[in-house]
Amino acid sequence: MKLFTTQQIRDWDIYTIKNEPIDSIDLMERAANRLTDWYYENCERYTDITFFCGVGNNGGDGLVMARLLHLLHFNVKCYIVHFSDKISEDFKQNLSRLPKNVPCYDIKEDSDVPVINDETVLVDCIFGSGLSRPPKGITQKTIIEINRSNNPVIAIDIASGLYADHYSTHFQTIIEADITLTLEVPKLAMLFPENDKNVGELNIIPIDLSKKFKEETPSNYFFTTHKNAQEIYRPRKRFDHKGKFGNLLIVGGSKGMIGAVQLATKAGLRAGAGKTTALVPACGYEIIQATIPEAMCISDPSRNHIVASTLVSKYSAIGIGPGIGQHEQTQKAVRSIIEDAEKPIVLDADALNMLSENDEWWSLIPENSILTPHLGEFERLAGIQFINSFDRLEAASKMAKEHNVIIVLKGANTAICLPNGQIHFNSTGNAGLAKGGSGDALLGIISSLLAQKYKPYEAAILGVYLHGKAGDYASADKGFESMVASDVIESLGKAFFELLK
Ligand SMILES: NC(=O)C1=CN([C@@H]2O[C@H](COP(=O)(O)OP(=O)(O)OC[C@H]3O[C@@H](n4cnc5c(N)ncnc54)[C@H](O)[C@@H]3O)[C@@H](O)[C@H]2O)[C@H](O)CC1
Ligand SMILES: [K+]
Repeated sequence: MKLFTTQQIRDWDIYTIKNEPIDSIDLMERAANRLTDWYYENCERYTDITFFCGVGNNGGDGLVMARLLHLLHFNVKCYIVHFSDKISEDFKQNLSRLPKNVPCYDIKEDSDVPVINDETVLVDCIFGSGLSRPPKGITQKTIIEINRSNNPVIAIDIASGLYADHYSTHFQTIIEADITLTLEVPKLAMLFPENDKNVGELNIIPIDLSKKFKEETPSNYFFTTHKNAQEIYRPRKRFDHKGKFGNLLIVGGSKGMIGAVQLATKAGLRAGAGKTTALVPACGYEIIQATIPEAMCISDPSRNHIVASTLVSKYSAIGIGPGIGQHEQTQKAVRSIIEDAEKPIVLDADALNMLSENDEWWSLIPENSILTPHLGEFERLAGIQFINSFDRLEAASKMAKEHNVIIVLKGANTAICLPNGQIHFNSTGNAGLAKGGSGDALLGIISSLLAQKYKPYEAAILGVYLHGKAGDYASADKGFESMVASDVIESLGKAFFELLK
């Protein structure tokens, strides 16, 4: 799914009105109908609803919803936050359409801001994508009061006060929503961890804006949906044989960290590689052989850490880094594997930390290789600590372009930065994945897909999607706290299976 800036969304709106064609007031009616349907399907038992409407089109959406929910016999009331004398035409019309028996109060001065102490759902439609500066005066006061109350808050399109396309610093004056119902596509800011408390649970409400505009308007931002993952996925055919699914090598492990390479190897197998081999220090040899009978194992001459490289040309993909440590001799071995590799490889964990300390390695990395740093590893690679996610993402994208590699910036909504400037945000996964071993599983999955001849960008996007999806299955089964990386790997089958649906 392509993501757009607020300016592009405004243009999309105008284009749809002109070309569908549809009147702007009818488009608002359609949007509010979809929002109302969502509320009815998901929150039917919450019968008391208070709308806080601004005087722009976001407020207009709220007035239509209030009317529709009133007709469905919900107990609705509205507050109008008069933040400006410039009132949108569609807002005015919908205010006049609001049934007279819906209580409606004006907020024009500080003393009009209500103290919220009744049990009611609060619907935030003060500002939408039209926000141009931090809220002040009565708007600020209303937002602070909504946040102070412990009532459930649903934000329409975007939490009021949150900038959609750039970093917001006025933290006190942004709605903290429990649920965001965003129209048509997520907005960039919703995908960043610092805005989590403002966004809450994100739901996308399609309102059928022009398909043609979407296809023809360029954007570098994407959100990987189930359908996108299905488009990449290639189901196996009946007569396929193991030779077709590649020969994967996982390089990792050191004394005390054999578990990491074990997880990556298991994940590589579960993600479908035809043959999977682990290269581990001698102390890991028996562990791998005894616990993963399906995998082959090469023992390094050294007992506790890897010191020797191997003949890399016979493997269709190599994943390097899980539990590998940073021993000087290991660094030499890793360098020589990277240097010998002729196809894209996957680098994680200490392999990335070694790269941070050896700038000259960049020129050795095969183009389109995949680097999977978490935020700390990325900051070490970039040599900078970032204050906000926008700057961090921009730096990751720049790094991907500059070095012709794919950077998988791990976190909630993992961002996959491609050398062509595209950034793909993942849509699956949960906080249960924030745990040791999770990254090892991801390295195994991505390398495995690469071994199966998925293109590097496909392996990264699909791998991250499947990892998250498997994590969702694991959490449903074991819970966020209790799920471990082995559960994620066990659940991979279900994640693949779902792609067939
Ligand atoms: N294309 C769609 O997705 C559709 C969106 N709809 C809804 O419309 C809003 C966007 O409406 P818009 O009128 O452009 O913006 P707002 O409602 O956010 O109002 C902004 C209004 O306020 C002024 N302003 C901005 N910041 C401040 C401030 N801090 N203080 C005071 N005033 C401010 C600004 O100049 C504007 O005049 C979108 O989010 C959807 O909810 C349609 O209904 C359906 C199609
Ligand atoms: K809003």
